[in-house]
Amino acid sequence: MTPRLILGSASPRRLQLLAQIGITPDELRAADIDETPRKDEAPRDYVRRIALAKAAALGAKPGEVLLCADTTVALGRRILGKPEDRDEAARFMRLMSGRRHRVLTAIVLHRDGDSRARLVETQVRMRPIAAAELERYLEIGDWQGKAGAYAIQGAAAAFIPWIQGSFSSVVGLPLAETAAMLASAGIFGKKVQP
Ligand SMILES: Cc1cn([C@H]2C[C@H](O)[C@@H](COP(=O)(O)OP(=O)(O)OP(=O)(O)O)O2)c(=O)[nH]c1=O
Repeated sequence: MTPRLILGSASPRRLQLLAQIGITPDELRAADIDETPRKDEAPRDYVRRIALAKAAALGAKPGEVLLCADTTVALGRRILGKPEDRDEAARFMRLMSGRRHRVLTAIVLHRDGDSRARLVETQVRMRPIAAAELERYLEIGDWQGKAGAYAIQGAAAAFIPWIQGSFSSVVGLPLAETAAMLASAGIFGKKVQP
């Protein structure tokens, strides 16, 4: 029997990304966990720990497969999470302006008390952003609820001439890796009609 797929996320983007590969979760559950980084925690360790914590907080019942993810922006060893307010969003954008950063997404598949995690890293370059452009960008409000204060699928695309890695991972769920993990658990996308 095909297991029930639970998407452990409140992010509308993760649901849309799954739909893009023909997968509709049977149920949505959202984990409310403390996402504060530990002192001196490396970004890769952080994103993996948070995705695992989301899965542990929700848990999966027998016959269920639970998918959780976490996305964060890493500037060197610095973690840029979701900004608290507009001022913090401005600070993050100024830090990334004219530089490369990494976007890390950890995905976790939890089943029968066992968790498997995978980490996907994508490099993103932002061109230098002028002060007036930044003001206009902050007005749009796209920064809210987004790691690093931007959405590559939104207005910030105007600042991003280059990425290396997985676009869907930057948006919140690396689709090739997610599809492979789900397939190993017996969950496949719908057949595309010819
Ligand atoms: C960098 C970047 C992040 N994001 C989003 C993806 C995630 O929703 C969010 C990072 O926060 P997350 O903590 O990964 O996810 P979430 O709180 O939105 O949802 P949940 O924990 O319930 O799964 O930033 C974009 O949409 N586009 C981008 O380009």
